[in-house]
Amino acid sequence: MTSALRRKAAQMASAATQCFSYSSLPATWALRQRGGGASVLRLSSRRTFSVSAAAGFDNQNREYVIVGGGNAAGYAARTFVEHGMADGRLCIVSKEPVPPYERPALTKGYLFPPDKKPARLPGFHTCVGSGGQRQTAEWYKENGIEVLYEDPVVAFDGKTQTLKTSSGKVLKYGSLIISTGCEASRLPEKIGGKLPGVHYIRDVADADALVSSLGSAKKVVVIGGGYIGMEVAAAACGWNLDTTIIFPEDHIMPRLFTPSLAKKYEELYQQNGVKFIKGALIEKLGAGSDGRVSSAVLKDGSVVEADTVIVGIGAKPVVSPFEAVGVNPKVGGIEVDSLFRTSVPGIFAIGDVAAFPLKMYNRIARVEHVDHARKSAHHCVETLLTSQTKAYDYLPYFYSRVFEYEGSSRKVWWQFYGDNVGEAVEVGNFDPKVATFWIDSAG
Ligand SMILES: Cc1cc2nc3c(=O)[nH]c(=O)nc-3n(C[C@H](O)[C@H](O)[C@H](O)COP(=O)(O)OP(=O)(O)OC[C@H]3O[C@@H](n4cnc5c(N)ncnc54)[C@H](O)[C@@H]3O)c2cc1C
Ligand SMILES: NC(=O)c1ccc[n+]([C@@H]2O[C@H](COP(=O)([O-])OP(=O)(O)OC[C@H]3O[C@@H](n4cnc5c(N)ncnc54)[C@H](O)[C@@H]3O)[C@@H](O)[C@H]2O)c1
Ligand SMILES: O=C1O[C@H]([C@@H](O)CO)C(O)=C1O
Repeated sequence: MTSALRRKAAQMASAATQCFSYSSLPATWALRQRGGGASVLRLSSRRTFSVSAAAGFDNQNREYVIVGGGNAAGYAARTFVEHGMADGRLCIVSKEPVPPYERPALTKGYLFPPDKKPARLPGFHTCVGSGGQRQTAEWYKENGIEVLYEDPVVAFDGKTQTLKTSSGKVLKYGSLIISTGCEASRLPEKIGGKLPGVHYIRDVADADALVSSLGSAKKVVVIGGGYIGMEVAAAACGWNLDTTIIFPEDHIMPRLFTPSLAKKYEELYQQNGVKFIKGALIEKLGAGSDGRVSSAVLKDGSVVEADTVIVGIGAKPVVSPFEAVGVNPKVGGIEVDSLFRTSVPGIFAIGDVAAFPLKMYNRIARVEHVDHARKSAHHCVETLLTSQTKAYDYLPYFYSRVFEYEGSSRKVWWQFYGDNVGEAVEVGNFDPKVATFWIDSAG
């Protein structure tokens, strides 16, 4: 075992201890070891940072600009403040009307029924999700950070180092961090993907619209058996709604769970009244006489009634208008090196949108989970502001929490570390815990 692998194994062991000591809940995690262990660092000495054009905010010039006001942006802003480099120097250009918040809350606490203390802003602005300070709009003002709200970047010119926003502002940047995240994949409009009562969840506005539908809903159909599907279906149980999950695969969380693990979770959902329709594709969503969604019609012709439909069929990285910076053809997203530098000097990408070298598995990856959003943001800003040249060496970590609302018969929190490759070994019977280890020593 190389020393790097030994270090990772120690990290895993420590993570395992934490997991079992403070959670009495099921845990899922994996360690994948690549034989030989030689990792390739993709550092390019030709990439240098541009020197900022101007300090302070005048009509056009900004020293540091972050595009996207999401999870990663909030953690990046914190790192700028920690280095005393925010005041009068940092500008965040955001599409949303509120400062960065912990997006995971939207399908968890945010969807608790009204009588079960749902989470609402400003309660979950970054960086509270990792135990940090709650960065409200006042925090940004106090720290001299300019935030342009509801004014997405619509055009980019790398040669002149300028951005144009939807309101027509032209911003010249010294250094640029792209943190535009992902957007929800949608069902085509021609099959009912835009009908009233059909929901997608990516931001607070989406979650508000869903909460409003849930208030008068009776029959809920959830399309997709992934993260959103599992979390929203569990939330709908808290509202005592007739809930059906429909997905094309054989079991829930097909990309992550083993069939055995999925079975345990499916049973838990069934005990809460959730129905499953597996191996099914949607032909179309039907509308009632009021124009709202009234059914999901499956490819085999069967019809499932619904007054509220939540679609969770995956997400796509938001690379526009930055395609020219370099999109990875395999995993999508803006390609960066292990310091989050793109192919264009002075331009960085972090969070969901970044295609980065996942050093321990020696491949380029995108990770669409919050721990990476937080850590990539920190690592990138450290690189930008200090002489750090340490390669990002990330141990993938993600989690979910379901049935958390007060009065639920069982709250479940699962966690996953590493990669789910190799032979799966399951320990425990979900009463109350289960752990799955994926063991892969192939090189
Ligand atoms: C509902 C939901 C629940 C989740 N739950 C979990 C969880 O439990 N655990 C977990 O590990 N991960 C979870 N995730 C994933 C996690 O939230 C993301 O990985 C994280 O938000 C990524 O951070 P980001 O900053 O890269 O992207 P985002 O947080 O999506 O931020 C991107 C921001 O950029 C803005 N933007 C896009 N284009 C432009 C533009 N042109 N100009 C200006 N702004 C722009 C967007 O409006 C958005 O505000 C969840 C995601 C969702 C949607
Ligand atoms: N706990 C978490 O980490 C968490 C929670 C919520 C959301 N998210 C993030 O939000 C994003 C969206 O999550 P998601 O659950 O939509 O994506 P996902 O990729 O986890 O799941 C998509 C699911 O949709 C189904 N599907 C795909 N195409 C379909 C189609 N045409 N018709 C019907 N079903 C189809 C499949 O069952 C698949 O499992 C991802 O980036 C995810 O990482 C993460
Ligand atoms: O990471 C997270 O942040 C929020 C919440 O903890 C903020 O208070 C949430 O629900 C997560 O899963």
